[in-house]
Amino acid sequence: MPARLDLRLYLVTDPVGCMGRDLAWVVAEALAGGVTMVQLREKQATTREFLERAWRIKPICDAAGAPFIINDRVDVALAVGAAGVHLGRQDMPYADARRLLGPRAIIGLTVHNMAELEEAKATDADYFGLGPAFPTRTKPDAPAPWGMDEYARACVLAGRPVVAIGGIGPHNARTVLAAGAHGLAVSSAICSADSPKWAAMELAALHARLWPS
Ligand SMILES: Cc1ncc(COP(=O)(O)OP(=O)(O)O)c(N)n1
Ligand SMILES: Cc1ncsc1CCOP(=O)(O)O
Ligand SMILES: [Mg+2]
Repeated sequence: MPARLDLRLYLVTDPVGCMGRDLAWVVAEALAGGVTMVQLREKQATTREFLERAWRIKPICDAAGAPFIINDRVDVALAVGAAGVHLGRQDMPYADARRLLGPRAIIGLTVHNMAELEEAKATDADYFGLGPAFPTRTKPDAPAPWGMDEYARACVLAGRPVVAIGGIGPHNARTVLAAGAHGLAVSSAICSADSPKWAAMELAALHARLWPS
């Protein structure tokens, strides 16, 4: 049975953000702290390195019952049998990815503004990554952050689960959740934390307070 979409606390990995620590250790700690979904994001890796890392991280996610998502690369997702992909504006178009991955795969799309939201809504993508919510150093090519009023409108108009991404940490997680985001997608606040486990626990607790299950 494939792992189901659970956006509450979505770890987006960053090998630089791990600051020399083993990615598998960071992911395992984050999952132990309450991360519900993991995206392997490798912007510098060769295809072979990306695959090697995916083969290492996938069993850790499988053991925790957390969907394992691949950033950008449908071929890598297919090769390792990942739960799905996250696609942005430069990546494979949604319809092609859906055809290749099939109806059960989780496919997420990036949404930067209202115009992109309208386009994305024409698909049956499983979720939208709405960002950047705040300034971020992890993605230097990201556009300017959303304003929170428009962000709140976008969460309503999306008509499906939305995960907030970009500069999210314990100091501002409440703001995006109060605006209507269903989940928190987090990179540096977990990958670079002294304890990825404690960082995840803090964010998971914040989420639980605003979206009690
Ligand atoms: C959950 C989530 N949301 C947005 C993004 C950004 O994707 P993209 O715009 O394709 O940029 P890169 O991550 O590929 O640099 C994401 N990865 N995850
Ligand atoms: C991949 C991505 N897309 C928009 S912002 C971002 C980076 C998020 O990283 P951080 O949580 O460290 O700001
Ligand atoms: Mg991308």
